[in-house]
Amino acid sequence: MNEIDLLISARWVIPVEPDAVVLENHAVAVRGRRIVDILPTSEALQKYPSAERQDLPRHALIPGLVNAHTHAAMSLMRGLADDLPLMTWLQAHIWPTEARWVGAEFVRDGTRLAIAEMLRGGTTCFNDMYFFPEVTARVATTLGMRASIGMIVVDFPSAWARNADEYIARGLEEVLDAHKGEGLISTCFAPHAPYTVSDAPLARIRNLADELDRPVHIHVHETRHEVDEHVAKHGLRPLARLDGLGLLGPNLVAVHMTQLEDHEIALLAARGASVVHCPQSNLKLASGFCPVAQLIEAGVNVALGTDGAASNNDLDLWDEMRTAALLAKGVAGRADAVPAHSALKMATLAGARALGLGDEIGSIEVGKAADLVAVDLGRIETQPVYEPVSHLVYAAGREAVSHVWIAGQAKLVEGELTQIDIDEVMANAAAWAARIVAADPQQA
Ligand SMILES: CSC[C@H]1O[C@@H](n2cnc3c(O)ncnc32)[C@H](O)[C@@H]1O
Ligand SMILES: [Zn+2]
Repeated sequence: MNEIDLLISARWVIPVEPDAVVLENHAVAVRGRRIVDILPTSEALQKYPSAERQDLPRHALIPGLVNAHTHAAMSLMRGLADDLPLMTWLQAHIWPTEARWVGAEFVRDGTRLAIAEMLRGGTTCFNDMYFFPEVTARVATTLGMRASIGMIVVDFPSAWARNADEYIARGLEEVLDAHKGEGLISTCFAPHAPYTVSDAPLARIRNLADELDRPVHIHVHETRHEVDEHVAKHGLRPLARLDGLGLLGPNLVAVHMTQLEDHEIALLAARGASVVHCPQSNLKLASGFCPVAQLIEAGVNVALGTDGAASNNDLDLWDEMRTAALLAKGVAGRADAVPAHSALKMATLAGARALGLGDEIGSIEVGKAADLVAVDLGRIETQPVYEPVSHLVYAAGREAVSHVWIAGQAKLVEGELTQIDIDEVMANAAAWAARIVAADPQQA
């Protein structure tokens, strides 16, 4: 059957898998939500003569970017507290602001702003950890954004739950049970960190995650201070404690990992855990350096995340890819550490695999969902083009993203969001900032 819904032809199609392949003048055929064919454009025009077409003559077509660690609603706290180390930032600024302001409306408006920013920049899936996750899931569903929604757990009370048992119960009911279908929402467990979640809830999460085969998304080894305090309190490093609790396995999605000893890298590889590297957040909070090249060489799946816009201060995976590639060279002392294709893979397929979505998204392959992004390489800053993947990582930026599709649906066309009233989203963000500043003028 040669009926398709859309034929996207591009100057370059970069499938990401198999590694390093660049298909020149190829087309991707989409039927419903899925990619059904990838072939030379000349053949595609004969095979699908009456298909609706999107011709991208100067563009690279890549898989949608996967942001493997976000706190989407924190976009409303962008620029609220800068130039501070992690614990001062959290304890003196972010947690008090969250305690006062975070509710369902805050999460709704912050998540809308975050999704608008992410879609505009070619991110088609995000892995979120934040209060009121059912609201995040609802906003993502309404806007047609793919998301992995974290069932958060912390030992301290919030407007969402009073204690760890209540966090787990609400997560199971309002996130897991509510999103078991075939839609764009997947779910994971999201205990905040080894220093905010005690053994009993972590052990329960391990059992539930094993039983339900869900990822466990957690901040780990973010700073040296975290590791030192943990050793003083528990007599062992955080990763060793997680291992003792049975959490160190293929479902673990360990975010940050700036403090790693060689034996810990080998352990992560042996257990099949994933790491999410957040280079810009780690640099801005002066948290440390994740040994990305060593991890990848050991066989660990390393994905990329921005963290929240309050610590980054954007949700731009292009910036993150370039920073990851450059920083890895500095950390490893080798210019061939994390070459361009590896950085692109971290931002796509590795993210998908970390979230348990490796069979569904992350590469342009027949049978996968049509989560696709077109990048205009015909702009001044990407001339001339010797090697498109090099430009994607080292020269292009999110402004070059022209088209975005999620599950075959157009979300961005010629740089314009199709489904989001951006004036309304920005007015709501400004209103929240005005409220927060009026209550505490020192925030201004
Ligand atoms: C329980 S909801 C998530 C929780 O995490 C906080 N947070 C945001 N960024 C970071 C980070 O880099 N390290 C640790 N915790 C972070 C956020 O403010 C929420 O309270
Ligand atoms: Zn985080």
